[in-house]
Amino acid sequence: MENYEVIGEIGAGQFGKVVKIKRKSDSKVLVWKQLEYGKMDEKEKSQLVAEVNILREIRHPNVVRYYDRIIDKQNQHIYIIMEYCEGGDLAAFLKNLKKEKETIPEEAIWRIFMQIVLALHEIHHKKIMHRDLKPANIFLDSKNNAKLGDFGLSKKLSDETKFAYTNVGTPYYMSPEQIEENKYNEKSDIWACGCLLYELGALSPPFPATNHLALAMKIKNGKFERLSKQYSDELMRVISWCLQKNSENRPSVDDLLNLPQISMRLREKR
Ligand SMILES: CNC(=O)c1c(C)[nH]c(/C=C2\C(=O)Nc3ccc(Cl)cc32)c1C
Repeated sequence: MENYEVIGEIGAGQFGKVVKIKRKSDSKVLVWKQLEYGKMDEKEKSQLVAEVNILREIRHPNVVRYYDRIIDKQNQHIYIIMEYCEGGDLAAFLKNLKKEKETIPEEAIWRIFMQIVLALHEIHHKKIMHRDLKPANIFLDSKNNAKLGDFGLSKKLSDETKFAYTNVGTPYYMSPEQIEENKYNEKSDIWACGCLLYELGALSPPFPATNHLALAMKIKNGKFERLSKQYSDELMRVISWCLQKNSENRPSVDDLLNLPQISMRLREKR
């Protein structure tokens, strides 16, 4: 901890505090996420360690970069040192747009969506599923690049801890198979991608509800309002494809990367 200077708390994540810090060696601004592992059982602790070891290998422009971890046995905390994302989380960004009665131009929606699909492509082929893809777990850097953060940690926590930690908000992006208590699979991340794409246009989730039961019914019913006419039919078609109730009918990450709207932008990036 002495290698870092604390600048200040910038958010309370699902699993602990997010603190802005400065690395003393080169004054680089980073963040650390502080987790209290004292409350985890042996299984969760070993899974968290395994997960952090996976995090260390991922180097991708659309995944929040992991730098280091500090284990403070004294007060049973683990500090995960990660990249600072100046733009904060996408949930706050969307909330602000809604308050200002602004919308995101379709061009920007495709760009954010492409970046998240690229991030999913990276973690899926490392056999990691996100399991908690939502605006609060997507962070924006100084160039407004979207980065997937906080992924996987929740996946390895056992149900009671995960429930305890992640039961803070309404699970708007939960897929039908998750409601049926079926196995979560990569296509559940695709469902969440569809919910994200919808929310970037509507500034609210496709299945708004005030309680879990109403939400479950809306998700199983699978119907959602068309976005405003400022958005194209192509955008609506991709949303509908990702939000297919039967996970087999949803696109794979590769199908999404082959969409003209995405592949065209990928070529521009090169
Ligand atoms: C009001 N909070 C913010 O503006 C904010 C800013 C500028 N950055 C963040 C969060 C992160 C940040 O900057 N880097 C991160 C890496 C991993 C995780 Cl899980 C979160 C972050 C936040 C919540």
